[in-house]
Amino acid sequence: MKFSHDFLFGAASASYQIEGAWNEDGKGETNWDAFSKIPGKTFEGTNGDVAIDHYHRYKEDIQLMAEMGLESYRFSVSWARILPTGDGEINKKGLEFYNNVINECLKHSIVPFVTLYHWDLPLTLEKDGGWTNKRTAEAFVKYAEVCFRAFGDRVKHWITFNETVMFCGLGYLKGAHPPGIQNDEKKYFQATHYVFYAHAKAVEVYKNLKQYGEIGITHVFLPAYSVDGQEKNILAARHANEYETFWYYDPILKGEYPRYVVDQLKEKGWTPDWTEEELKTLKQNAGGNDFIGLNYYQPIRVEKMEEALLEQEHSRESSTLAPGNPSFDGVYRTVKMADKTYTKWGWEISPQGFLDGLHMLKGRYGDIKMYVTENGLGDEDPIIEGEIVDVPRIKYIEAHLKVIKQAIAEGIHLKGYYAWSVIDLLSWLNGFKKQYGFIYVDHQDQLNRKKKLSFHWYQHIIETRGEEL
Ligand SMILES: C[C@@]1(C(=O)O)OC[C@H]2O[C@@H](O)[C@H](O)[C@@H](O)[C@H]2O1
Repeated sequence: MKFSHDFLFGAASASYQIEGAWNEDGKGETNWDAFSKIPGKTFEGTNGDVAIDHYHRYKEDIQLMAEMGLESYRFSVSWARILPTGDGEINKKGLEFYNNVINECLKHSIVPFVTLYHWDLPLTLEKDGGWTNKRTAEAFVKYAEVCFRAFGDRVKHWITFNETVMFCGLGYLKGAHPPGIQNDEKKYFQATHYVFYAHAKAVEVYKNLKQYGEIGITHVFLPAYSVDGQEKNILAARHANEYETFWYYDPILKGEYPRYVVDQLKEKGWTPDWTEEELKTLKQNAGGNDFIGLNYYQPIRVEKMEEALLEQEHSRESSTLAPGNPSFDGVYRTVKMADKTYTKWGWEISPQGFLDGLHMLKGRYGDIKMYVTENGLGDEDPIIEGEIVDVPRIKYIEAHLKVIKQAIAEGIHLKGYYAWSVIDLLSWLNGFKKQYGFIYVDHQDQLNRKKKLSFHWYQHIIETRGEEL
C-alpha cells in the first residue's frame, strides 16, 4: 500500500542552524547570537555566525531538495531579520530573503511549511525578560501578523512555535539555552504560559485574515512509559506525561491546563501570573488549531525516584536528553534499559513507542490532524571511500515510516512526515558533530554539499510513495 497522494514527504531545518549571515542585511542580534559567544556555552565554541551559509546558498540547497523529489520543506523565519529589535520597524531586506526562499520552493513545486519561532529571539526582547515578559508574547503576535501579510498568499502551512518545552526547559531549568537560568520553576511555567497565550493570539489573528491556510504548533512528543508494572512506576510515568505532554498539548487543543499539574503548581507556588483574559483567549482559540506537529525522536522509560532531589547543577552534557537524569521536580528519573537500542547520544530507538504514543494522543485529543514535523537520526555518519554511507539513518527513518503507515491504517490522522534534517546543520549543543541530514556539508572544503546514501534512498521512497515499506 502507498501513502495517500495528500500525505506530504518533507524535511526540515531552522534559521539559526543553517542561515549564517548573523548580522547581514539589517538583521538584528538574537539571544543565540549572544549566548553562543559566551565561553563554554556551546560545543567547541561553535555558533551560527556562518552555520552552513544557507543565506547565500539557499538556491543551491533548494535545487538539491528538488532533485530529492522533496514535496515540502519546513524551515523557520528568523524573527530578528523581519523585526530587528523584536517589535520595532520592519526590515525590508529580511522580508526579501524569505520571499526569495518561498518563491524558490514554489518554482520547484515544493510546499513551504513555515515555523515562526525556532528558538532565535531578538536580543532586545530577551534582555527585557524574554518569554517571562508579556511584552514578548505581544511582540510575537505583531511579528506573526507581519509574516502572514507578507507571505500568506503563498504560504498555507504555519507553525507558531517549535518545541516550547526545549527553549523554556533549557532556558529556565537546565540553563543550557538562553537566558541560561537554572532551576527557576516559576519562570519556566510563566514562560510556557506566555508562549501558549502568544500562540492562541496568533491563531486568532491568522483566522481573522481569512487566508484559508492552516496553522498549528509543534511540540516534542516524548511519551513516558513505566519501566515495569509496579504501581509507583506507573504513577511516575503518568506524572511524566502530565508535565511533559499534557501541560503542552492541553492548553492548545483543549484550551485549558491539565488539572493534575495546575493543582500541584498551586501547592508549590509555581502557578504562572495568568489573567482571566489570557485563559479565556486559550479557550476561545483552541478550536482554531488545524493540526499539531509532533517532533518524535524517542520515548522515555521512567521509574519513581525514592531519594530526595539534591539541588541540581546542570551542564550542557546533562542537557542532551540522554536517560539517567532526574526530572526537574525529583519525582521520577529516566532509565536506560538493557533490552532497548540507543543512538550514539543515548536516545532510545523505538518506533513502537511512537505508535503507542499516537494512540494515547488520539485517546485524549480525538481526531486532530497531525504532522510528524521532525524525526531523524543524529549520528556521526560513516564515510567510506569518499561516500557518506549513512545506513543507520536509512534504517531509523524506514522503521519510523513503517510505523507511521501502520498508525494511519489504525485510524491516526497523520498527513505528513518531515525528516530532521534536510541537510547537515549546526546543532545547538553538539556543534556540527551530530549530523541529521540527507545532504552532507563539508566543513573542510568550503561548506560544499554532497548527497548521502540516504538522499537517494529517500528520493526512491518519495517516488514510490513508500509502497514497499
Ligand atoms: C536537541 C536536538 C539535537 O540536537 O539532537 O534534538 C533534535 C532536533 O530538534 C530540533 O527541534 C532542533 O532544532 C535540532 O537542533 C535538534 O535538536
